[in-house]
Amino acid sequence: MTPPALQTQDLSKSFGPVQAAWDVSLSVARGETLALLGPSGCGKSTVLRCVAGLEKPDSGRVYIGGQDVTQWPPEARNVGLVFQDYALFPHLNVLGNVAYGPRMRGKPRAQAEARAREALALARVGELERRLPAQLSGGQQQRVALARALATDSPLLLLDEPLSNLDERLRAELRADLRELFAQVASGVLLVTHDQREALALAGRVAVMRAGRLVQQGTAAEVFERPATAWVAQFLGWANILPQGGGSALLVPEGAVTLGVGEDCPVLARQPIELGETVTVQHPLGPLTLHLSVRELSLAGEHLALEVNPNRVQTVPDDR
Ligand SMILES: Nc1ncnc2c1ncn2[C@@H]1O[C@H](COP(=O)(O)OP(=O)(O)OP(=O)(O)O)[C@@H](O)[C@H]1O
Repeated sequence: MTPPALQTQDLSKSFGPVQAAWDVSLSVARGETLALLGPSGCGKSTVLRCVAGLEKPDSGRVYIGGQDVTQWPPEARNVGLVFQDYALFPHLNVLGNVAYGPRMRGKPRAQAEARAREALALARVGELERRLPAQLSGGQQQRVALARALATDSPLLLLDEPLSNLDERLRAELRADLRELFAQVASGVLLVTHDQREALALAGRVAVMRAGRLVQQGTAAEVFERPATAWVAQFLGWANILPQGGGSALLVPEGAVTLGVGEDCPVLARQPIELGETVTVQHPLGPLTLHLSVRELSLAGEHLALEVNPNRVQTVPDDR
């Protein structure tokens, strides 16, 4: 059996009193994209930096392609990095930047440049090869950084918030390209993000991190549809998390609600949104907030009739 592209085992790292990562164990298969998702400061970058060798863990191990690299320096680990603080070399043009990795791995110049051109084409910036980094837009720089990581032909790519410095339009564009690109490469990809939509759009699997610990791992669909706890649901943007006392909460997905039948619920609040309204009603389970399309709005007056399918309501620990 081929070993996973990456495996971390009980990785822990503290900075003085701050425990940035606690016993983080995760794995990324070849050809798979795992998103490490969590709020700012939860330790995502610390895990990534330990994997890259830029940070030394206090305990735990890192295996890349089945090999224990915990004590290895970054340059020996053979990973492709796209980090915010891992900038392009300012004095090398785009081609030189992207060919640098293959050159360092001993490829003759012509071969290294040929590989760099392939990677630049994959990242859709082939026409920029003669430019210097200072002559590129933010989005172009991100694409070149991506090409540089791809050109290393590493079995593992590490991306730290690759879309964070871009405006909304560029993000959407590069997000779509990244998804296509990840599907084409045989490498494992570990992607750090605090953006749920990005994780859902790009990753097959998601690991949610909170205050240094992994709190849930699974396929993107599993994690988004069945959050393990109330905190995870809240972080993922679930609207209806109803505390039950005794340390538990009910999660009511909007898909569990049928409008126009069942209980007449008093409408408590309405808020216009793009193409509809957010309506909050008093239901026997608790206040429920629902997104109604323009067409569904005709159902809501002072009351809104609705039925909740009990089979789709989940009870989870309330750890908020
Ligand atoms: N070099 C350092 N020295 C001291 N504290 C650090 C250092 N690096 C990280 N930390 C702390 O460790 C914790 C985790 O930081 P980390 O950057 O890993 O989080 P993150 O989830 O990637 O956050 P963000 O999304 O904001 O980048 C934070 O409390 C941070 O302040």
